[in-house]
Amino acid sequence: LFKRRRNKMIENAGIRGPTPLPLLGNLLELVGNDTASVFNLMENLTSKYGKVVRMWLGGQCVLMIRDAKYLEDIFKSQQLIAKNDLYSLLDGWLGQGLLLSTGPKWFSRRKIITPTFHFKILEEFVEVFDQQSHVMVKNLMKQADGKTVVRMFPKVCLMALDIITETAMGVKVNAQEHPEFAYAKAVTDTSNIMSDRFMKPFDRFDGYFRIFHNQRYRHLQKCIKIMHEFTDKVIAERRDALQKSIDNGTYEAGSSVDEMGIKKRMAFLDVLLQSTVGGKPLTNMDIREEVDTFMFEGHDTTTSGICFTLYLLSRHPEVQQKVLEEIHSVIGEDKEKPVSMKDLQDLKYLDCVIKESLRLYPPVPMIGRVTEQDIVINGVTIPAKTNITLLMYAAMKDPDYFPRPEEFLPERFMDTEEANKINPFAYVPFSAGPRNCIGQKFATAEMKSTISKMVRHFELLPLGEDAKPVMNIVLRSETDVQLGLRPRK
Ligand code: HEM
Repeated sequence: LFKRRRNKMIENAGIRGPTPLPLLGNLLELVGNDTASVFNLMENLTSKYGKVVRMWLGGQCVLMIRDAKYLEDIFKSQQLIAKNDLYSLLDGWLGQGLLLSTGPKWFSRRKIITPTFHFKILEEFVEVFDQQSHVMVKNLMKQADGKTVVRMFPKVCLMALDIITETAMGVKVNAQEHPEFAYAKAVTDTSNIMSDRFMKPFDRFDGYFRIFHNQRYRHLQKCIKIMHEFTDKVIAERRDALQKSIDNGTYEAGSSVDEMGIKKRMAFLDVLLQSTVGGKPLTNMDIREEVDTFMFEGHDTTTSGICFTLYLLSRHPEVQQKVLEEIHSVIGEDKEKPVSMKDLQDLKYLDCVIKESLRLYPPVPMIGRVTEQDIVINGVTIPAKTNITLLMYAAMKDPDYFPRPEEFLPERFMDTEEANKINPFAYVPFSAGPRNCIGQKFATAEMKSTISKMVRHFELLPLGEDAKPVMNIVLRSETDVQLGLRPRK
């Protein structure tokens, strides 16, 4: 009865989809698809049934949406903030941190975490971006002969991991120099296993995964244990240091000092240690959930964004030249000069390049929500317990909003009338509304810093195979991101 009511409501809303079979629904539509072909599947379904498609996956009703008008209502909604079942895969590692939590818990956490990304705090991180991208450039020099095909994902991933560990926890793990270090390896292995499971419907069930992939299951549990123990240890040490500074009178709200009482850069973790909810400080467990969430959200996503931007620059030398000229005029020609936040803000053309890259290759290509009660979206009523998949990858290539959607045209974001016309709900790489990406400014600064560093040191060459986007939890490429490097004089 419930299913029939739901079907009726969706039909009344004018939403169509393939005819479901008894019990199976439209599961057969998914058979034979993999992480690469999933984008074609979405494209085919939406061109056949419209920008909103209804699917039945067994007994579960799913709406796949690429229509900016629907996206606007969903993103703006204060009611439609609960994540769907798919996210529960991440539960073992992230607990109920900001990404996964909902309701009052999410609301209170979001409120205290927002100031963590204050401009003053981000400004201090620019030095970390600069130092870690310097290590990457130094390591890449060995392959920069203008002929070797370099695979960028693993290199950028370790750099992004170094950056997020230092900024989120205030500790250096030197993953670029020691990728075998247990914590760094546990983070990369966990991200890889999770991504893999995400795309294999049966593997998503813990029971199934435990029985049929027992070795991987045990490895995942071991990695999660390593990560939790590491985060716990860092939190305990930094709480101790904070307490000591209070005891010996060197404490100053909003600052962090080492054992000698010397002021040092605040990590996100230090800000959380000094935060309170209803007058009470956060427990170590509360802080661990949030730090782990930053660790997950804050390195794979930026890796993807940086890699695809470098790839596009290598394939568009005229754009790369303009980026280089802008860097010379804003930062100067001295390749070793450290950059400031002001420099990064002044790289306006690079900003457009990154925006256009995130449009073509959004690191988070889809997100999921679930309706907790009947809800009106774009003038139609969507029933409770409907899974919603927001197809950002497809929405950002909608020709109704982006003329010549498949082309790499950074100019479309320049401060012109055309750019001002871009519908903010059609361009959503960082999501939008109350549950948007809290790390957007951090991510943009990190990408600008590391990409400009690469362009200052290397000419990026169009070597190797083309990128083939695949849907893992974040967007990756089946062929990695391949390019060549030639040191600049
Ligand atoms: C290019 C890089 C990034 C992209 C494209 C990106 C994109 C996104 C998107 C689309 C969401 C919404 C996810 C959803 O609703 O399920 C999100 C949420 C989030 N992001 Fe990012 N992100 C990036 C980098 C970062 C960084 C560097 C951090 C932290 C340092 C971060 C922390 C978060 C957190 C904590 C959330 C959950 C926010 C909430 O639900 O209140 N992200 N991000």
